[in-house]
Amino acid sequence: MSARTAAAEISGPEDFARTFNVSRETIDKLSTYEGLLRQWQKTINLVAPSTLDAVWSRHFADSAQLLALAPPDAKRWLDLGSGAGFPGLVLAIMLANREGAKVTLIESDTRKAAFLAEVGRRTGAPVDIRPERIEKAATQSKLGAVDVITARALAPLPRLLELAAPAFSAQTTGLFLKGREAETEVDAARARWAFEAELHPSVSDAGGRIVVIRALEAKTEGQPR
Ligand SMILES: C[S@@+](CC[C@H](N)C(=O)[O-])C[C@H]1O[C@@H](n2cnc3c(N)ncnc32)[C@H](O)[C@@H]1O
Repeated sequence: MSARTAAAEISGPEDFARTFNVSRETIDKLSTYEGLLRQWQKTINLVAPSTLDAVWSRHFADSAQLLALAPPDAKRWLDLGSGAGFPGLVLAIMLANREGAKVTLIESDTRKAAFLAEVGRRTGAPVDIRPERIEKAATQSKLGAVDVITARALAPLPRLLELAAPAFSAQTTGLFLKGREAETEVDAARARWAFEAELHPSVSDAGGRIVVIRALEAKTEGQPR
């Protein structure tokens, strides 16, 4: 089964392991993550309660599908507005055995950042958690070069590119989980930004799209829109 299989079939760890071809060790770490999510959700609103019955598809598979769209040797990852860790923390767990891999998670809500730190500690995921505003933390001077920038449910694409741009270099790929309006958002973003874009269907959200962005540059006055 390939990673492009409909995630509606991913109802638990066994389906996830088959779909994404991950080890028992990775499944055990994701199960630890699921347990902590359910425990902490009793006191903090980490995810929409209606999605708790479908954690493996709505959150884990939704996040995991990005790995296949990233450069195969990507090591330095940055996730913006991580919330309860989607997609960044799932990706970090999946990248645990990639030499030198590190996922920086930026989340300004300190309670959510504490949750991310606890999952990171319990799973040994290669994460660097920044409980800060993206505007302050996500720059090349603070983070160094970044291979991949990810985000889900943070902002419409024009605003998302504004937040991501200070960390983008010519080598960076953006992987953004978007809904049905993805194409409209891409068109709107072209007013201010020059970039290459690909849209891929989401495996976990019927009608959802993954927007892949490369070669991001701000347009200057007088450039065609
Ligand atoms: C709608 S939630 C999405 C969380 C997660 N990405 C997901 O899809 O489940 C957006 C998250 O981004 C965080 N956030 C929003 N604006 C931010 C900013 N400027 N800097 C850092 N975090 C921010 C919020 O605290 C929130 O946890």
